[in-house]
Amino acid sequence: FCKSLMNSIFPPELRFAFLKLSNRVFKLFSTFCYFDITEIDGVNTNELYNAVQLYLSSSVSIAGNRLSLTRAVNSSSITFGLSNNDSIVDTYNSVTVVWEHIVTQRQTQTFAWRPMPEEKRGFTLRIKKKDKNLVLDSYLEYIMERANEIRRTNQDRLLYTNSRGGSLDSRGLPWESVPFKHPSTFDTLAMDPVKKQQIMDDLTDFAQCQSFYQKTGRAWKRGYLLYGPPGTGKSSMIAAMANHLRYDIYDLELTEVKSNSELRKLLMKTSSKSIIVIEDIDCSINLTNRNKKQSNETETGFVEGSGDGSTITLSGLLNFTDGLWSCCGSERIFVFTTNHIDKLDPALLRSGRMDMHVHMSYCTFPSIKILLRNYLGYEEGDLNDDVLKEMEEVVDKAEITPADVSEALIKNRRDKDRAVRELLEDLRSRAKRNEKNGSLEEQEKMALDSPYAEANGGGEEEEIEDIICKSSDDY
Ligand SMILES: Nc1ncnc2c1ncn2[C@@H]1O[C@H](COP(=O)(O)OP(=O)(O)OP(=O)(O)O)[C@@H](O)[C@H]1O
Ligand SMILES: [Mg+2]
Repeated sequence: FCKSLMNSIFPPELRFAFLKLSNRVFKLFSTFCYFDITEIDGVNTNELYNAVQLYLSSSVSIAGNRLSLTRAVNSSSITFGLSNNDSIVDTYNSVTVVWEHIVTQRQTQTFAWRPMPEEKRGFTLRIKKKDKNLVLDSYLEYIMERANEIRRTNQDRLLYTNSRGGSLDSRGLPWESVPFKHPSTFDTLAMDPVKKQQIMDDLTDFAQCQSFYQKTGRAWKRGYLLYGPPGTGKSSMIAAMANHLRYDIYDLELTEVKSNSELRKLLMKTSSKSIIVIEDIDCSINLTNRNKKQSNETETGFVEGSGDGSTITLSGLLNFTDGLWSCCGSERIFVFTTNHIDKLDPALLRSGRMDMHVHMSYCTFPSIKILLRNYLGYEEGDLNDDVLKEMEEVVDKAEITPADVSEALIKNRRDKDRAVRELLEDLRSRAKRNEKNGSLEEQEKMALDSPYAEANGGGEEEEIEDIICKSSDDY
């Protein structure tokens, strides 16, 4: 009616001007203001659009009559969405806002840098003018946070690796990912229960105490060093940590990293709420004394590499975990593992870098009981007291890894009595052997100290170090 009235009153050349004017008058007297959040901002994807979509999915599922349903790649759950041109009311801090999902057809383009979707999608947020500051101050921030939370709980977590070397994928990322489905949890992990509880509390504390880190001026990150013989559960512990906190894992293959700057770039492309893992850190690069490396750097003008074209250094690694760049994201955990803690530079071990040193030891009596429960379903009272007593007596002397116990139990899991009998025999014979030859640690030490070992390995390292020092002196 208004339109036909306007057409009959105004000549065509004045109509546009009148429309513009009436729009302005309307805006002046309207108590609302509007925010448009389009799916694509210029040529880039608008992160806020995705966040709003996810955020609304949690309230839409209850309120909406007509919903769109999606299931993303790598996701085990279905998300609800607002249908085209539908709206929903949301309340935040007692302020009511209205979200509308607007979908229109995109005009066909003759030329585009990249193909655009056929539909132009966006959300419009309607809010009272007096509440405008609330949106700008905290509502949008809150939406981003909630969306991240929803994404994390809906989506399977990912295991990233940099095994492609320095090359980037089609989205410019140096990491490749697969869904992370490792079943290890703190419940299945065989270790001293007190130590286990300490680690779990430490992790929970870390995840919940953002304000503490803010208040004390510390970057919101924590380092764990897991050390111990092979097969004692270091990798299983990392999986259990990730499952406990629901974090992604970045498994950093240090030997694939060519330089310190590449290491920094990898770090920059990790997301928050993640665990960054370097396994077998003593074997990854030549982490010798930092001062020696630095003197090489200053005197020669470049960093002495390890001979295979890689120029990554200990100080590069230290900066990675602790320098200014290490806090370019937040809520991150660094986990390093090693079989030989004594080979690591003390600079790497200091608090602030590696806050917690966790010794993954050979099986103790409590950990054997956990494995018997996990693999055979035996609870505390199910086993014969004499068997338990003997196990308790010999297990420490036997120095058996949880991996070996697991294997023995898996092998005979259909015949539980046999499984326990064979395990006990194995424990006895290992204990007897160790009593005769000394503990495994002592045996290993003796093997390394022997003249044969010197010639084949132990001495070689020192020789190479000597050569590096000499050559830098020559310079
Ligand atoms: N503490 C443990 N609790 C439960 N299972 C364990 C434990 N330790 C080892 N295992 C079992 O042994 C297998 C190997 O363990 P894992 O890979 O975690 O050892 P690791 O300490 O990382 O060894 P490596 O030093 O060789 O990398 C696991 O798949 C798991 O089944
Ligand atoms: Mg491992």
